[in-house]
Amino acid sequence: MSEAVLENPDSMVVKKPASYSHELDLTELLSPNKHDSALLILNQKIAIGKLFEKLWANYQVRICADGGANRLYEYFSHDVERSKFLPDYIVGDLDSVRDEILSFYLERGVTIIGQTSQYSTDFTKSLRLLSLHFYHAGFQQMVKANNFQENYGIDNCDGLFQLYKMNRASWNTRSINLMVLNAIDGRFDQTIHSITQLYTASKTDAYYRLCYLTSTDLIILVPTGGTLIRYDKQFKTQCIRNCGLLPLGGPTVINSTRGLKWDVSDWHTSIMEGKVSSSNRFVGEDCCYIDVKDPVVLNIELTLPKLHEFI
Ligand SMILES: Nc1ncnc2c1ncn2[C@@H]1O[C@H](COP(=O)(O)OP(=O)(O)OP(=O)(O)O)[C@@H](O)[C@H]1O
Ligand SMILES: Cc1ncc(C[n+]2csc(CCO)c2C)c(N)n1
Repeated sequence: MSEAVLENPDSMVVKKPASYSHELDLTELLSPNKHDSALLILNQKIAIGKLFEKLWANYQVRICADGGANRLYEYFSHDVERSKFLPDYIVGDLDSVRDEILSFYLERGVTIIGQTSQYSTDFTKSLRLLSLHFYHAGFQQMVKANNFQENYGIDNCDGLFQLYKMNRASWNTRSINLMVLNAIDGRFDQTIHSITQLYTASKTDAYYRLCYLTSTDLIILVPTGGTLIRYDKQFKTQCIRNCGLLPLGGPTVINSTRGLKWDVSDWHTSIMEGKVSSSNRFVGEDCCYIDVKDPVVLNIELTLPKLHEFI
């Protein structure tokens, strides 16, 4: 087959393919209704306004990576409000979270786990902790039981990683919707690290349905094979704008897409060659199909003020 681009009308019905390897529902990513889900806050200002409080309510476990706890605290003006939004965990080397903020959350029973290792980021430490929380039988119990022990009996350098490494082979995993705030923008090395996390987690912790929300975009990894992305018709017209299919893991081939304004087939894509599908759009009424040879990053521009009505 030779490579082709097809320009579609602004709206079209996309027939679901007879079979596909993966399925994603955009509204479910944003409102998993607490079931097997987590919200992770990284260390940048929470810049999504009141939507934050709605999101908070939609996730089962909430966790702050180190200085992310400052940002949660600073989002509110009064302790009465802060006390209603207590995270389940704060984790990291704890060099960024302010002492008085740490005390505030400590006094209110938040589990605070120190991990001083300088060989992984607080973002990665958070992912390890969430894996242990969801899959390691006895982890939650151990934290409760060891409440008065130094660091809950967890080695304070890299105990979480050790526990994760030792036990993960035996885990019986199920999918976890994991929404991360503040992974993108700000420091460029951290932003790129967040991109590497999308790729590495898809290999080592494939149970995460990992997505990043910024003040402009929802960002996910489209895995190898065919992926059906579903969404509500109204959600599409009101909230979704541009999108990009970004080969950030290296040159690859987009085998085919259906439901984009510019659908492609057998399309080679490469940053080095300046060939990337940016400023594309979803035109499928309620779904879009993307089949890629290797995982690519998909950003979906969202009109945040409208999101309130759908999640
Ligand atoms: N300026 C920034 N821009 C983007 N992301 C950031 C920025 N600062 C922190 N992060 C994210 O928030 C997480 C927690 O950051 P924090 O500043 O508390 O820790 P740190 O010790 O400085 O960072 P690291 O994770 O590298 O140890 C980081 O792991 C990273 O994912
Ligand atoms: C090759 C290499 N580059 C950078 C770091 C530094 N580093 C990576 S993650 C991290 C944690 C920060 O809290 C730090 C300091 C390293 N260890 N190895």
